[in-house]
Amino acid sequence: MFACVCVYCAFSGIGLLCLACRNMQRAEAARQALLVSHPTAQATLLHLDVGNMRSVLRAAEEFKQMCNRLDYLYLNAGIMPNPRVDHKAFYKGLFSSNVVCMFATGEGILTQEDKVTPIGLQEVFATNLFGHFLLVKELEPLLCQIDHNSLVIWRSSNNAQRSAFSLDDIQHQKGREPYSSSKYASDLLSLALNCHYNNRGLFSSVICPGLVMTNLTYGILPSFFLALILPVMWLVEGYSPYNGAEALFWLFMQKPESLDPMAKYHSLTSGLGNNYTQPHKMDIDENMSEALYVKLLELEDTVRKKLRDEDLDIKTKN
Ligand SMILES: NC(=O)C1=CN([C@@H]2O[C@H](COP(=O)(O)OP(=O)(O)OC[C@H]3O[C@@H](n4cnc5c(N)ncnc54)[C@H](OP(=O)(O)O)[C@@H]3O)[C@@H](O)[C@H]2O)C=CC1
Ligand SMILES: CC(C)CCC[C@@H](C)[C@H]1CC[C@H]2C3=C(CC[C@]12C)[C@@]1(C)CCC(=O)[C@@H](C)[C@@H]1CC3
Repeated sequence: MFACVCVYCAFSGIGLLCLACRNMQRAEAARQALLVSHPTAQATLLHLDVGNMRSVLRAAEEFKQMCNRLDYLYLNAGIMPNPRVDHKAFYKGLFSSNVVCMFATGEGILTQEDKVTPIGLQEVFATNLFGHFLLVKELEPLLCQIDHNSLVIWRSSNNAQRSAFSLDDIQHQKGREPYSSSKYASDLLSLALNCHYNNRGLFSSVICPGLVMTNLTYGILPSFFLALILPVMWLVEGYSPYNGAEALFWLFMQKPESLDPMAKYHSLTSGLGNNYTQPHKMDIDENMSEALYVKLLELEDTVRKKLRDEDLDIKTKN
Protein backbone atom coordinates (compact mmCIF):
# COMPACT_ATOMS: atom_id res chain seq x y z
CA MET A 1 0.00 0.00 0.00
CA PHE A 2 2.77 2.47 0.68
CA ALA A 3 6.32 3.38 -0.19
CA CYS A 4 7.16 4.41 3.31
CA VAL A 5 5.58 5.34 6.58
CA CYS A 6 6.88 8.19 8.63
CA VAL A 7 5.85 8.20 12.25
CA TYR A 8 6.28 11.27 14.33
CA CYS A 9 5.77 10.55 18.00
CA ALA A 10 4.85 13.23 20.42
CA PHE A 11 5.91 12.72 24.01
CA SER A 12 2.67 10.98 24.85
CA GLY A 13 1.72 8.35 22.29
CA ILE A 14 1.66 8.69 18.52
CA GLY A 15 1.51 12.20 17.11
CA LEU A 16 1.24 11.82 13.37
CA LEU A 17 1.38 8.97 10.91
CA CYS A 18 2.30 9.88 7.38
CA LEU A 19 1.73 7.38 4.57
CA ALA A 20 3.91 8.27 1.63
CA CYS A 21 2.55 6.49 -1.45
CA ARG A 22 2.69 6.44 -5.22
CA ASN A 23 -0.96 5.51 -5.77
CA MET A 24 -3.08 8.04 -3.91
CA GLN A 25 -6.32 6.07 -4.32
CA ARG A 26 -4.82 3.05 -2.58
CA ALA A 27 -3.27 5.37 -0.03
CA GLU A 28 -6.63 6.90 0.81
CA ALA A 29 -8.16 3.42 1.11
CA ALA A 30 -5.39 2.45 3.55
CA ARG A 31 -5.93 5.64 5.55
CA GLN A 32 -9.67 4.98 5.77
CA ALA A 33 -9.08 1.40 6.90
CA LEU A 34 -6.71 2.66 9.55
CA LEU A 35 -9.23 5.21 10.77
CA VAL A 36 -11.88 2.51 11.10
CA SER A 37 -9.70 0.51 13.49
CA HIS A 38 -8.10 3.58 15.15
CA PRO A 39 -10.62 6.45 14.89
CA THR A 40 -8.48 8.91 16.87
CA ALA A 41 -5.32 8.37 14.83
CA GLN A 42 -3.91 11.28 12.90
CA ALA A 43 -2.91 9.98 9.50
CA THR A 44 -1.87 12.08 6.57
CA LEU A 45 -0.91 11.22 2.98
CA LEU A 46 2.01 12.27 0.86
CA HIS A 47 2.65 11.53 -2.79
CA LEU A 48 5.93 9.68 -3.29
CA ASP A 49 7.31 7.72 -6.22
CA VAL A 50 10.46 6.40 -4.62
CA GLY A 51 11.92 5.33 -7.99
CA ASN A 52 11.76 8.94 -9.18
CA MET A 53 14.40 11.07 -7.47
CA ARG A 54 12.60 14.32 -8.21
CA SER A 55 9.52 12.95 -6.43
CA VAL A 56 11.68 11.90 -3.46
CA LEU A 57 13.10 15.42 -3.08
CA ARG A 58 9.63 16.97 -3.40
CA ALA A 59 8.04 14.59 -0.87
CA ALA A 60 10.84 15.15 1.64
CA GLU A 61 10.41 18.92 1.26
CA GLU A 62 6.64 18.64 1.84
CA PHE A 63 7.22 16.44 4.88
CA LYS A 64 9.66 18.97 6.33
CA GLN A 65 6.97 21.64 5.96
CA MET A 66 4.60 19.47 8.01
CA CYS A 67 6.87 18.19 10.78
CA ASN A 68 10.07 19.15 12.48
CA ARG A 69 10.86 15.78 13.97
CA LEU A 70 10.66 12.16 12.88
CA ASP A 71 10.91 9.10 15.11
CA TYR A 72 10.29 6.12 12.79
CA LEU A 73 10.78 5.83 9.07
CA TYR A 74 9.52 2.56 7.59
CA LEU A 75 10.94 1.96 4.11
CA ASN A 76 8.54 -0.51 2.54
CA ALA A 77 8.39 -0.03 -1.24
CA GLY A 78 9.96 -2.75 -3.29
CA ILE A 79 9.62 -4.17 -6.80
CA MET A 80 10.53 -7.43 -8.48
CA PRO A 81 9.73 -6.82 -12.17
CA ASN A 82 9.09 -9.75 -14.50
CA PRO A 83 10.09 -12.43 -12.01
CA ARG A 84 10.93 -15.92 -13.28
CA VAL A 85 11.87 -19.16 -11.60
CA ASP A 86 15.01 -20.53 -13.27
CA HIS A 87 13.82 -24.15 -13.64
CA LYS A 88 17.27 -25.51 -14.49
CA ALA A 89 18.74 -23.99 -11.33
CA PHE A 90 15.69 -25.20 -9.38
CA TYR A 91 16.08 -28.87 -10.38
CA LYS A 92 19.83 -28.67 -9.75
CA GLY A 93 19.10 -27.19 -6.30
CA LEU A 94 16.55 -29.93 -5.53
CA PHE A 95 19.30 -32.54 -5.50
CA SER A 96 21.87 -30.45 -3.66
CA SER A 97 22.57 -29.94 0.04
CA ASN A 98 21.23 -26.39 -0.43
CA VAL A 99 17.63 -27.53 -1.01
CA VAL A 100 16.11 -26.22 2.25
CA CYS A 101 17.80 -22.85 1.84
CA MET A 102 16.61 -22.69 -1.79
CA PHE A 103 12.98 -23.17 -0.74
CA ALA A 104 13.29 -20.61 2.03
CA THR A 105 15.13 -17.88 0.17
CA GLY A 106 14.80 -18.61 -3.52
CA GLU A 107 18.60 -18.37 -3.67
CA GLY A 108 19.84 -18.56 -7.25
CA ILE A 109 16.46 -19.47 -8.76
CA LEU A 110 14.57 -16.16 -8.86
CA THR A 111 15.53 -13.93 -11.79
CA GLN A 112 14.09 -10.60 -12.96
CA GLU A 113 14.22 -8.30 -15.98
CA ASP A 114 15.29 -4.81 -15.00
CA LYS A 115 15.14 -1.57 -17.01
CA VAL A 116 16.68 1.89 -16.91
CA THR A 117 14.79 4.88 -15.49
CA PRO A 118 14.73 8.26 -17.33
CA ILE A 119 17.50 9.56 -15.08
CA GLY A 120 19.70 6.60 -16.01
CA LEU A 121 19.43 4.41 -12.89
CA GLN A 122 18.50 0.73 -12.90
CA GLU A 123 14.84 0.64 -11.85
CA VAL A 124 15.09 -2.04 -9.16
CA PHE A 125 18.11 -0.36 -7.57
CA ALA A 126 16.43 3.05 -7.75
CA THR A 127 13.17 1.82 -6.19
CA ASN A 128 14.40 -0.70 -3.64
CA LEU A 129 17.48 1.17 -2.46
CA PHE A 130 18.59 4.49 -3.88
CA GLY A 131 15.29 6.39 -3.58
CA HIS A 132 15.08 5.35 0.06
CA PHE A 133 18.69 6.36 0.63
CA LEU A 134 18.03 9.81 -0.84
CA LEU A 135 14.93 10.13 1.33
CA VAL A 136 16.89 9.32 4.49
CA LYS A 137 19.54 11.89 3.48
CA GLU A 138 16.87 14.53 2.88
CA LEU A 139 15.12 13.81 6.18
CA GLU A 140 18.41 13.72 8.10
CA PRO A 141 17.74 16.98 10.02
CA LEU A 142 14.46 15.54 11.34
CA LEU A 143 15.91 12.13 12.14
CA CYS A 144 19.06 13.45 13.85
CA GLN A 145 18.06 15.44 16.87
CA ILE A 146 19.77 15.69 20.22
CA ASP A 147 16.76 15.05 22.42
CA HIS A 148 15.60 11.71 20.97
CA ASN A 149 16.70 8.66 18.98
CA SER A 150 15.06 7.77 15.67
CA LEU A 151 14.80 4.47 13.80
CA VAL A 152 14.90 3.78 10.06
CA ILE A 153 13.46 0.36 9.18
CA TRP A 154 14.31 -1.31 5.86
CA ARG A 155 12.02 -4.02 4.54
CA SER A 156 14.67 -6.41 3.31
CA SER A 157 14.29 -10.07 2.40
CA ASN A 158 15.79 -13.48 2.98
CA ASN A 159 16.45 -13.38 -0.77
CA ALA A 160 19.24 -10.83 -0.08
CA GLN A 161 22.32 -12.78 -1.18
CA ARG A 162 25.96 -11.75 -1.07
CA SER A 163 26.52 -13.79 -4.27
CA ALA A 164 24.07 -11.55 -6.18
CA PHE A 165 25.78 -8.29 -5.15
CA SER A 166 28.96 -6.75 -6.48
CA LEU A 167 30.65 -3.53 -5.40
CA ASP A 168 31.75 -3.07 -9.02
CA ASP A 169 28.13 -3.18 -10.18
CA ILE A 170 26.04 -1.82 -7.30
CA GLN A 171 23.06 -1.22 -9.60
CA HIS A 172 23.23 -4.80 -10.91
CA GLN A 173 23.35 -3.76 -14.56
CA LYS A 174 25.05 -6.98 -15.58
CA GLY A 175 23.21 -9.69 -13.64
CA ARG A 176 19.79 -11.35 -13.57
CA GLU A 177 19.07 -10.97 -9.85
CA PRO A 178 18.58 -7.21 -9.31
CA TYR A 179 16.06 -7.84 -6.50
CA SER A 180 18.44 -9.95 -4.46
CA SER A 181 21.26 -7.50 -5.12
CA SER A 182 19.18 -4.48 -4.03
CA LYS A 183 18.03 -6.22 -0.84
CA TYR A 184 21.61 -7.23 0.02
CA ALA A 185 22.62 -3.62 -0.60
CA SER A 186 19.94 -2.46 1.85
CA ASP A 187 21.40 -4.77 4.52
CA LEU A 188 24.85 -3.24 3.91
CA LEU A 189 23.48 0.28 3.85
CA SER A 190 21.66 -0.18 7.14
CA LEU A 191 24.95 -1.11 8.79
CA ALA A 192 26.69 1.90 7.22
CA LEU A 193 23.95 4.23 8.48
CA ASN A 194 24.47 2.87 11.98
CA CYS A 195 28.23 3.48 11.72
CA HIS A 196 27.80 7.04 10.48
CA TYR A 197 24.75 8.22 12.38
CA ASN A 198 24.40 6.40 15.74
CA ASN A 199 26.33 9.20 17.45
CA ARG A 200 23.73 11.65 16.10
CA GLY A 201 20.74 9.62 17.35
CA LEU A 202 19.80 7.88 14.10
CA PHE A 203 19.58 4.06 14.17
CA SER A 204 18.80 1.69 11.34
CA SER A 205 17.44 -1.88 11.22
CA VAL A 206 16.41 -4.43 8.63
CA ILE A 207 13.53 -6.87 8.73
CA CYS A 208 12.42 -9.87 6.70
CA PRO A 209 8.65 -10.46 6.53
CA GLY A 210 9.02 -14.06 5.31
CA LEU A 211 6.85 -15.27 2.44
CA VAL A 212 3.73 -13.11 2.25
CA MET A 213 1.09 -13.52 -0.46
CA THR A 214 1.04 -10.14 -2.21
CA ASN A 215 1.08 -8.74 -5.75
CA LEU A 216 4.81 -9.22 -5.68
CA THR A 217 4.60 -12.99 -5.09
CA TYR A 218 1.58 -13.51 -7.37
CA GLY A 219 3.78 -12.37 -10.24
CA ILE A 220 6.14 -15.31 -9.65
CA LEU A 221 3.92 -18.39 -9.59
CA PRO A 222 0.15 -18.98 -9.78
CA SER A 223 -1.51 -18.27 -6.44
CA PHE A 224 -2.79 -21.85 -6.06
CA PHE A 225 0.77 -23.13 -6.39
CA LEU A 226 2.06 -20.66 -3.81
CA ALA A 227 -0.82 -21.68 -1.52
CA LEU A 228 0.29 -25.31 -1.91
CA ILE A 229 3.89 -24.65 -0.89
CA LEU A 230 2.98 -22.32 1.99
CA PRO A 231 2.43 -25.11 4.56
CA VAL A 232 5.89 -26.45 3.69
CA MET A 233 7.39 -22.98 4.15
CA TRP A 234 5.62 -22.67 7.49
CA LEU A 235 6.89 -26.02 8.71
CA VAL A 236 10.44 -25.59 7.46
CA GLU A 237 11.03 -21.90 8.07
CA GLY A 238 8.21 -20.63 10.24
CA TYR A 239 6.86 -18.24 7.58
CA SER A 240 3.19 -17.42 7.62
CA PRO A 241 1.36 -15.44 4.92
CA TYR A 242 -0.47 -13.38 7.54
CA ASN A 243 2.50 -12.44 9.64
CA GLY A 244 4.71 -10.16 7.53
CA ALA A 245 4.24 -7.17 9.82
CA GLU A 246 5.26 -8.86 13.09
CA ALA A 247 8.88 -7.69 13.01
CA LEU A 248 7.84 -4.17 11.96
CA PHE A 249 5.66 -3.88 15.02
CA TRP A 250 8.21 -5.54 17.30
CA LEU A 251 10.88 -3.02 16.26
CA PHE A 252 8.52 -0.18 17.03
CA MET A 253 8.37 -1.43 20.62
CA GLN A 254 12.17 -1.58 21.07
CA LYS A 255 14.64 1.09 22.06
CA PRO A 256 16.55 1.84 18.79
CA GLU A 257 19.91 1.81 20.62
CA SER A 258 19.25 -1.73 21.92
CA LEU A 259 19.02 -3.26 18.41
CA ASP A 260 21.83 -5.27 16.83
CA PRO A 261 23.13 -3.51 13.67
CA MET A 262 24.38 -6.85 12.29
CA ALA A 263 21.01 -8.61 12.68
CA LYS A 264 18.03 -8.97 10.39
CA TYR A 265 14.79 -9.26 12.32
CA HIS A 266 12.54 -12.01 10.93
CA SER A 267 8.77 -12.28 11.29
CA LEU A 268 8.08 -15.90 12.22
CA THR A 269 5.17 -18.07 13.34
CA SER A 270 5.46 -21.08 15.63
CA GLY A 271 3.79 -24.45 14.93
CA LEU A 272 1.05 -23.42 17.36
CA GLY A 273 0.37 -20.27 15.39
CA ASN A 274 2.08 -17.77 17.68
CA ASN A 275 3.85 -14.90 15.95
CA TYR A 276 7.29 -13.81 17.07
CA THR A 277 10.37 -11.92 15.92
CA GLN A 278 13.81 -13.45 15.81
CA PRO A 279 17.15 -11.80 14.95
CA HIS A 280 19.40 -13.63 12.46
CA LYS A 281 23.02 -12.55 11.90
CA MET A 282 23.45 -11.04 8.43
CA ASP A 283 26.18 -12.14 6.03
CA ILE A 284 27.68 -8.63 5.83
CA ASP A 285 30.89 -6.90 6.86
CA GLU A 286 31.84 -3.33 7.72
CA ASN A 287 34.36 -2.83 4.91
CA MET A 288 31.88 -3.77 2.24
CA SER A 289 29.17 -1.68 3.84
CA GLU A 290 31.46 1.37 4.01
CA ALA A 291 32.55 0.89 0.39
CA LEU A 292 28.91 0.81 -0.73
CA TYR A 293 28.14 3.89 1.35
CA VAL A 294 30.94 5.85 -0.36
CA LYS A 295 29.64 4.79 -3.79
CA LEU A 296 26.10 5.83 -2.87
CA LEU A 297 27.32 9.26 -1.74
CA GLU A 298 29.10 9.70 -5.09
CA LEU A 299 25.98 8.64 -6.97
CA GLU A 300 23.90 11.01 -4.86
CA ASP A 301 26.12 13.90 -6.02
CA THR A 302 25.82 12.81 -9.64
CA VAL A 303 22.03 12.50 -9.46
CA ARG A 304 21.57 15.86 -7.73
CA LYS A 305 23.78 17.50 -10.36
CA LYS A 306 21.79 15.86 -13.18
CA LEU A 307 18.54 17.14 -11.71
CA ARG A 308 19.97 20.67 -11.31
CA ASP A 309 21.22 20.63 -14.91
CA GLU A 310 17.80 19.47 -16.13
CA ASP A 311 16.14 22.32 -14.19
CA LEU A 312 18.58 24.82 -15.66
CA ASP A 313 17.92 23.49 -19.16
CA ILE A 314 14.17 23.92 -18.70
CA LYS A 315 14.65 27.46 -17.33
CA THR A 316 16.85 28.57 -20.21
CA LYS A 317 14.42 27.10 -22.76
CA ASN A 318 11.47 29.03 -21.25
N1 LIG B 1 5.79 -10.56 -0.19
C1 LIG B 1 6.85 -11.16 0.29
O1 LIG B 1 6.88 -12.39 0.47
C2 LIG B 1 8.05 -10.37 0.64
C3 LIG B 1 8.10 -9.00 0.45
N2 LIG B 1 9.24 -8.29 0.82
C4 LIG B 1 9.30 -6.83 0.65
O2 LIG B 1 8.15 -6.22 1.19
C5 LIG B 1 7.93 -4.96 0.54
C6 LIG B 1 6.49 -4.83 0.17
O3 LIG B 1 6.22 -5.78 -0.86
P1 LIG B 1 4.84 -6.58 -0.99
O4 LIG B 1 3.81 -5.95 -0.14
O5 LIG B 1 5.13 -8.01 -0.86
O6 LIG B 1 4.58 -6.32 -2.53
P2 LIG B 1 3.46 -5.46 -3.29
O7 LIG B 1 3.87 -5.49 -4.73
O8 LIG B 1 2.12 -5.91 -2.92
O9 LIG B 1 3.69 -4.01 -2.68
C7 LIG B 1 4.75 -3.20 -3.05
C8 LIG B 1 4.43 -1.81 -2.57
O10 LIG B 1 5.51 -0.96 -2.92
C9 LIG B 1 4.97 0.18 -3.55
N3 LIG B 1 5.87 0.70 -4.57
C10 LIG B 1 6.46 0.02 -5.56
N4 LIG B 1 7.18 0.85 -6.31
C11 LIG B 1 7.01 2.09 -5.80
C12 LIG B 1 7.48 3.36 -6.14
N5 LIG B 1 8.27 3.58 -7.19
N6 LIG B 1 7.12 4.42 -5.37
C13 LIG B 1 6.31 4.23 -4.32
N7 LIG B 1 5.82 3.05 -3.94
C14 LIG B 1 6.16 1.99 -4.68
C15 LIG B 1 3.71 -0.29 -4.23
O11 LIG B 1 2.91 0.87 -4.43
P3 LIG B 1 1.69 0.93 -5.48
O12 LIG B 1 0.50 0.68 -4.62
O13 LIG B 1 1.75 2.33 -6.01
O14 LIG B 1 1.94 -0.10 -6.51
C16 LIG B 1 3.17 -1.26 -3.23
O15 LIG B 1 2.41 -0.60 -2.28
C17 LIG B 1 8.90 -4.92 -0.62
O16 LIG B 1 10.02 -4.15 -0.30
C18 LIG B 1 9.31 -6.38 -0.80
O17 LIG B 1 10.57 -6.50 -1.39
C19 LIG B 1 10.32 -8.92 1.34
C20 LIG B 1 10.33 -10.27 1.52
C21 LIG B 1 9.20 -11.10 1.18
C1 LIG C 1 9.27 -23.74 -9.72
C2 LIG C 1 9.18 -24.65 -8.61
C3 LIG C 1 8.32 -25.81 -9.04
C4 LIG C 1 8.80 -24.13 -7.27
C5 LIG C 1 9.74 -23.15 -6.58
C6 LIG C 1 9.18 -22.82 -5.24
C7 LIG C 1 9.96 -21.88 -4.31
C8 LIG C 1 11.35 -22.34 -4.03
C9 LIG C 1 9.87 -20.40 -4.68
C10 LIG C 1 8.53 -19.98 -5.29
C11 LIG C 1 8.27 -18.56 -4.89
C12 LIG C 1 9.55 -18.14 -4.21
C13 LIG C 1 9.62 -16.93 -3.38
C14 LIG C 1 10.60 -16.77 -2.42
C15 LIG C 1 11.48 -17.91 -2.07
C16 LIG C 1 11.44 -19.11 -3.04
C17 LIG C 1 10.05 -19.39 -3.54
C18 LIG C 1 9.22 -19.78 -2.35
C19 LIG C 1 10.73 -15.47 -1.64
C20 LIG C 1 10.15 -15.76 -0.30
C21 LIG C 1 12.14 -15.06 -1.41
C22 LIG C 1 12.19 -13.79 -0.58
C23 LIG C 1 11.33 -12.68 -1.07
O1 LIG C 1 11.69 -11.52 -0.90
C24 LIG C 1 10.03 -13.02 -1.63
C25 LIG C 1 9.44 -11.86 -2.38
C26 LIG C 1 10.05 -14.32 -2.41
C27 LIG C 1 8.67 -14.73 -2.78
C28 LIG C 1 8.66 -15.85 -3.72
